[in-house]
Amino acid sequence: MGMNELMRTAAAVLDHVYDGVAAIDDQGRIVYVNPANERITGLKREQLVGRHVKDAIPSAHIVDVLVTGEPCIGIRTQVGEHLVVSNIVPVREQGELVGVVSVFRDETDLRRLAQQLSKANETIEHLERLIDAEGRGGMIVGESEGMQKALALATKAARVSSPVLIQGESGTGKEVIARYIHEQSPRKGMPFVPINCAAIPENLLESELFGHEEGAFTGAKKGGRPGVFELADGGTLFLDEVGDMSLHLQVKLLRALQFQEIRPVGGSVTKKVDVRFLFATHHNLRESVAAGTFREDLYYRMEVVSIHLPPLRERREDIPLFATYALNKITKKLGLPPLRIGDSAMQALRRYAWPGNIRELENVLEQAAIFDEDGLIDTHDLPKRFGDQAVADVPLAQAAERTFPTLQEVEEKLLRQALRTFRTKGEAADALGLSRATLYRKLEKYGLSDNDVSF
Ligand SMILES: Nc1ncnc2c1ncn2[C@@H]1O[C@H](COP(=O)(O)OP(=O)(O)OP(=O)(O)O)[C@@H](O)[C@H]1O
Repeated sequence: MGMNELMRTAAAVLDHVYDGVAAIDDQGRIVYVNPANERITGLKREQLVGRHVKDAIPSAHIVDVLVTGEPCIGIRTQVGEHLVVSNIVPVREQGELVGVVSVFRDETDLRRLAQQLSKANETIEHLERLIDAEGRGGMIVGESEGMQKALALATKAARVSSPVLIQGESGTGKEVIARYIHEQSPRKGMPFVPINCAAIPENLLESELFGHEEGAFTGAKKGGRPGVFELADGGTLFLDEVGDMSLHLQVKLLRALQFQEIRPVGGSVTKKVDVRFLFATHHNLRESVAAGTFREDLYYRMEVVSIHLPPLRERREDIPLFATYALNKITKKLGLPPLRIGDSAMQALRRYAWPGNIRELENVLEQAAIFDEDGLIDTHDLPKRFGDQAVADVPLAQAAERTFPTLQEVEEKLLRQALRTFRTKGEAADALGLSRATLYRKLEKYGLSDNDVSF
């Protein structure tokens, strides 16, 4: 049976195959193309059948196979707009080459999907990095009395949905506590929406908070836009630097707090929302009330639960813990090998006044980690201000006292805190930058069981 007869028999089947099929005889003449061929190449069957393949299809591969008798598999060619992948095989009858069959597939859609997938993956990675940077699931480190008090209050506040006012200097961990409350609350899994009221100009803040209707003001988004109250619906709204809010907005906020309803800018109807309010400020709001810059009625509604975060200089005993925890986070983030803080450097860190609080501590450690060369952070790896002058503000007796915990004590404390903060050991291991196996090993080493760490 020659190629023509062969193809006649197969054609009934091949006409229904989704991939393109073309066959040529031993002279290079096209004897068959299926309908899928036309879909992919745009060339009609009548234009092709009977013509020499060289005149009809510019691809050289079919001719190569005819000449060499060797198959060509997985050949990629661009046909117009289509990316085509072909398998071209010789056809033999009793050892004689009688023709060539090419089966090819349009991978344009596949390629588009692959591109979409890789873009989606990039977006996911980007968001994951953002979430990480925002400290999702970050643990609360600190065993000082002030910190333990704050943590105990936060844990209690998480069980109810009353408003909480968190006060403390910049960089003392107000946002970390707010996230902790949300994560421990029944609203976990719903949105946690933070908004910094001091970072947004007054005229935009109103629409950021309450949203706006279409045409509410020049430049307002078509179709309107929801505000953070709506975005946080069912979850938690964290209003940071609420002490900087204008009196005009304080009135609107009070209404939202009292009635759980908002009115978008330019809108005439009110909308119901279900949000849990967390507030933070570095101002002393009592003083702001006395000065007339903050509404008294709003203040009392906000501070149903009041949490005060002491500055780092008032909880120096937390510094070794914070520093060890932060350094671990930093080396992990930068992809550096583990680093240790030497005794003298730890002493210098403990004595320093920390005007920028934990954020400053993190920056100092990040710089030191980048410049360190021997795996041990020493005083000379710290910025100049950690030299002798920084010690001056601490009474001599206190400076001379060597009350540092050993590295092992610090490690044990961090383990206890991680287990207290997280529901599962997996999460605790992640937060500490340890593998699960290492975490288990360390728990065993310190003889820690779940009973040791529960409140
Ligand atoms: N108790 C804590 N345990 C672990 N890390 C903490 C703790 N408190 C603060 N941090 C870290 O310190 C940094 C500053 O914390 P955060 O942003 O919560 O401070 P803040 O008081 O909200 O600051 P600001 O008022 O400037 O917004 C963050 O990187 C956070 O991860």
